[in-house]
Amino acid sequence: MAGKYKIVMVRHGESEWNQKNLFCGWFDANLSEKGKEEAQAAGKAIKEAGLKFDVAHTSVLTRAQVTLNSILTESGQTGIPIEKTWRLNERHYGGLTGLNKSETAAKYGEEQVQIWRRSFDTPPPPMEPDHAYYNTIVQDTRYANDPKPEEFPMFESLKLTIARTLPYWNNTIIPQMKEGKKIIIAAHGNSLRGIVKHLDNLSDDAIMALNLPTGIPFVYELDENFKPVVSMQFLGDEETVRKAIESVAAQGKAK
Ligand SMILES: O=C(O)[C@@H](COP(=O)(O)O)OP(=O)(O)O
Repeated sequence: MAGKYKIVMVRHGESEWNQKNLFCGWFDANLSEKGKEEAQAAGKAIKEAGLKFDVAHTSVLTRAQVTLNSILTESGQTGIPIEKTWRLNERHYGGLTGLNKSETAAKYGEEQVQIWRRSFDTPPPPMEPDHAYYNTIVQDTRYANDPKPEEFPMFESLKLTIARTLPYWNNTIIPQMKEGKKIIIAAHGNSLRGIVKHLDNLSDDAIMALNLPTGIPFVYELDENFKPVVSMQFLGDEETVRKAIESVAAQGKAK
């Protein structure tokens, strides 16, 4: 059964910090060369699937925006409006930002890193003012007006990430879909995991097992109540998607 609404989502292509296996969060890493290629391939896949959009949504972080631009260029639809919001940002990785995931696993144990990366409501330690990237993030002019100082996170669990992403889904994305607009969202591993948890009504335990690959778009078809009729249909062959997911999961191994 085809859904009434169709929406495409994509995690950005591999970033330079994904490549170095560093916790990134709100640090504004660029795409790696591989990430740029993934973004182009994502655009080609969207073109081949014949997917057209009226509006695009992305975070205020470069890696998501560059991925989106590349997708729109490759699929010949650069003219559409692009709406940017901090609410689609990656989760804020707090004091872990900039640390190597494998080294952190060697130091604190793989189990602790898995909890920090994937648990629903255990947050990472906060980013303190003496953290190497505190000023870079807090004083970044892209946050001059939004989020409000009282909303500005110093760390986020998935639960906290969902609490600021879901209002954007409900108040901006859904009304646009109701108007008949076809939408693509280019965002991040964890902001998208939050949306997926909500759409598929995944339990707090089930969401722990979900890892999103970089640069492979996926489609949801939704019924009139915005419940999935088709869930997370990747535009890529099964084997490639499986390997990409496994490699994200393995980033927290001590080596
Ligand atoms: O912040 C980061 O390090 C990654 C996700 O990391 P994990 O939760 O998978 O460790 O975010 P993204 O590359 O999607 O922006």
